[in-house]
Amino acid sequence: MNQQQLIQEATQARQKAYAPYSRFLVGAAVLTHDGRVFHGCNVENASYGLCNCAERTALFSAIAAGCRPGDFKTIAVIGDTDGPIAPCGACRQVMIEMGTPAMEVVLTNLKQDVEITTAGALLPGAFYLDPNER
Ligand SMILES: O=c1ccn([C@H]2C[C@H](O)[C@@H](CO)O2)c(=O)[nH]1
Ligand SMILES: [Zn+2]
Repeated sequence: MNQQQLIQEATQARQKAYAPYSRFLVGAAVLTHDGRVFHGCNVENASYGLCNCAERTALFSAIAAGCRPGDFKTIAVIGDTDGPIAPCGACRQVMIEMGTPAMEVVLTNLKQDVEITTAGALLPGAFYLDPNER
């Protein structure tokens, strides 16, 4: 699965977004080292603080299916932003733990602007425990 294909998966996931409050649809797709793909979309709630982002939905879905931190090679995220979408702080923290700092993060938008970074680069100085010490 190449980067373009993973972005396609994220685009499909975006169509499932439940975002009646913000009307801002986001999709994510996470690729495991052994080639599996898990989808995530944002899921909102009338109690706004409970809204869950696409990135966390994808990673939590993978964890619920049996994946563990360190299993993830790449996550792609897409939203209708001006430039590549910028993950929120909560998702940066979750990406660093589930993805480890090395996980590749592909940020894009409907215009196909693409930024490629890593979970570690998105959260300098993160509170992060080595998987072997957990
Ligand atoms: O990277 C992002 C940024 C925002 N959102 C969601 C949260 C909320 O449902 C909506 C508006 O912020 O977009 C994501 O899912 N991922
Ligand atoms: Zn987020």
